Amino acid sequence: MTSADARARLAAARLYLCTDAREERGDLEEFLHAALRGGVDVVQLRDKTLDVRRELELQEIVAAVATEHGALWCVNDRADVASLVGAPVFHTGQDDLPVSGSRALLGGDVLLGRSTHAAVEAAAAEADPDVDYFCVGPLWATPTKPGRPAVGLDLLQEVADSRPSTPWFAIGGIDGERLDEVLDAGAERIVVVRAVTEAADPEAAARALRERLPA
Ligand SMILES: Cc1ncc(COP(=O)(O)OP(=O)(O)O)c(N)n1
Ligand SMILES: Cc1ncsc1CCOP(=O)(O)O
Ligand SMILES: [Mg+2]
Repeated sequence: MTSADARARLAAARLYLCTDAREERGDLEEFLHAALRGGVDVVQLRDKTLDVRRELELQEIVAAVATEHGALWCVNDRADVASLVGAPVFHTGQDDLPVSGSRALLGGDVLLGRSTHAAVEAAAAEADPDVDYFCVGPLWATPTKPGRPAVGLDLLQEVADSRPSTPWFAIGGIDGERLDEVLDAGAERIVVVRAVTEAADPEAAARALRERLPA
């Protein structure tokens, strides 16, 4: 995929999935196929329990499945892994590598994502030419991001009202029941974990969310 293709896919992306490695179930590959059939546009393996060697192995699976479905895939936190596996997207948070450092390490073609939790952080992400997308959240407190307080829908509304030109995603506690509130506050793109990873039917869960997101 060229970087122009990746950028176009990111602009069109609506549903972004972060998943753990599902080591206990041993079904990562099958799960990824199901989620991507359901319409996930971007997938990220986010599993803090993985050592770097295991992550390298699993990223090859993520890459192969995402590529088969024409989806983007993202490496979280580890720039060395992103570089070695040739990830098209790399994500960092406020406590991780700075964006400038990620760009210096990974070059100009990799799309860089950033987490934000405050208006000032969202504004900084929007102003930074090296940030290709940013996330706003967690909207609601969530067990998948312990220690990070909820930012609430007011921040989402504030960011949406600022009409960022950089693609941005709402994250944190989003599920089918809360989706209308998120859309009403002005988000057009969402990131989910449990809404798909904990679903009995991940394909159906992804599809149900994707169908309600804007075209
Ligand atoms: C797409 C996406 N959004 C947000 C995050 C969270 O990043 P960060 O704040 O660095 O937290 P950790 O994932 O490192 O726990 C993300 N990974 N992906
Ligand atoms: C990685 C991350 N960053 C902010 S919230 C979050 C996890 C969101 O998980 P869920 O969709 O299950 O609430
Ligand atoms: Mg991080």
